[in-house]
Amino acid sequence: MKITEAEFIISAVRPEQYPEDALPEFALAGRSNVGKSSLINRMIQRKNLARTSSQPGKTQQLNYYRVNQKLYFVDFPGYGYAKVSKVQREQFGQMIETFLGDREPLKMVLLIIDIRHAPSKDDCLMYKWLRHYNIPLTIVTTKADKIPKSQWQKHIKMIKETLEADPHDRVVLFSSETGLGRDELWEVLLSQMEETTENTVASE
Ligand SMILES: Nc1nc2c(ncn2[C@@H]2O[C@H](COP(=O)(O)OP(=O)(O)OP(=O)(O)O)[C@@H](O)[C@H]2O)c(=O)[nH]1
Repeated sequence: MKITEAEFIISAVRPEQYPEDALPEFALAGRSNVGKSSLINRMIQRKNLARTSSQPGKTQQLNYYRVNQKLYFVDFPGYGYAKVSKVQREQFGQMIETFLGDREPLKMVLLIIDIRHAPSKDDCLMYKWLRHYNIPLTIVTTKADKIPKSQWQKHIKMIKETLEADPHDRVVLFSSETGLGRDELWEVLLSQMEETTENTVASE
């Protein structure tokens, strides 16, 4: 995918702030520090458009990035950050759940998991929400460069088992460091856009 334009649009804290142009949206969910910003930067070939930080938990809003005037990446707040209060955590949970339940342009959620670690309780909850709302999902196991290639499949199996994932769920191996998985993930996103457009046309 050739990137001609990539732009940060808004950090939205309320639904009224979400874009209204109905471009397809791809959301990224995952625990704090899993590498969501780095993944967005790698996908759009910009070093630093999405903020990456070694200080986890900074992202507390829905951050919208528009690519090629064609689609949005929506970066969810990283969950599981210890310093967030219980009330804040509940507010984030509600915001995300409302978004997943109501957001018409949402085409798919990318569930980002660190390939080295078992999914957390929050990852498992997110997975269940996505299934509950019948939202297409792709599991992206990132930081693949941090373990030897010989261990990738073993870790993916462990991750799918912990999530109690459907055997048909797609898993994309990714590394923001090396670019592994970038082309494959773009293919997944673009074909999802085509598929949903065809369905819309067919149902009209
Ligand atoms: N080796 C390696 N490091 C990575 C990779 N992806 C992210 N990192 C590092 O992991 C740390 C966290 O990455 P971020 O992209 O800021 O993570 P985030 O999920 O956006 O974090 P929050 O803002 O807390 O939600 C940074 O130090 C990144 O450089 C990867 O694929 N490989």
